[in-house]
Amino acid sequence: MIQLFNIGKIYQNGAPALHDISLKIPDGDFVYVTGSSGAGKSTLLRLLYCAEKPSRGQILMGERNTTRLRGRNVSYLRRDIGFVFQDFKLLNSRTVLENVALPLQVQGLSRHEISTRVYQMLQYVGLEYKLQRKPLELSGGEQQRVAIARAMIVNPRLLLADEPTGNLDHELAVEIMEMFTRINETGTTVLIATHDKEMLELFPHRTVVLHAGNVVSDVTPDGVATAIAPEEE
Ligand SMILES: Nc1ncnc2c1ncn2[C@@H]1O[C@H](COP(=O)(O)OP(=O)(O)OP(=O)(O)O)[C@@H](O)[C@H]1O
Repeated sequence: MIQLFNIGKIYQNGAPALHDISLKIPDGDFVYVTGSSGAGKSTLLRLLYCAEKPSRGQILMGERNTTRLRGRNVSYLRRDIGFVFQDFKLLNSRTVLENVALPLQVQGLSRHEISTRVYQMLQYVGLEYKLQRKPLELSGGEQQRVAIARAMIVNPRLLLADEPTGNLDHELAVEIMEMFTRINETGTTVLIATHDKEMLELFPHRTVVLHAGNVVSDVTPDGVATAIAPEEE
């Protein structure tokens, strides 16, 4: 279970990004975070990834309070989290295989184990025949699949994806969403920040709507509201 208690975030330049976010995300859930540009979606994901610290409030992941983690403890936490970025963030000078292998090298696994796992993961995303290619030799959808493979190679308990279909045409976006569905079916909690209304309709899941740094609605496809919008000040 991931729990956020009264999370606020003000960036160093004084920009308020999140006001008072409280959320509970059970293990194995599939949740969209949506809302207009600047609503705070990416900030929320970055806080969960410990790429930013909240200005106030607490975040619990399982038993761990991640709010004040530093250094090596952040690296340990990230072993349980995969992050997929809209712009892929692949290393263009490295091959597909090297990109996907990177998180395992950081963990210090043996070369044999790394190559076995990378090959299996690339098979899973259907790219095992392109493992010696460089990212820029691939289509956008293929690059996104490499990014997903890199995020999933550590068997994360939580997969975070920031606008993962934003750069893709309809067919590729559906393909990527089907991949997230399969990943979720294996028990991984999936949290996707997205504007993509079409995907929200095609793949309905619990949807948290942010507006100006607050949760204004939180509903599951059967219409049950799991949080009440905060009252206007
Ligand atoms: N690194 C930063 N430094 C200062 N302010 C930031 C930073 N990142 C985001 N902000 C501000 O925080 C607010 C929330 O931004 P955030 O990127 O989380 O929104 P978003 O909902 O993901 O938007 P978009 O859909 O446009 O990506 C915005 O006002 C933004 O300008």
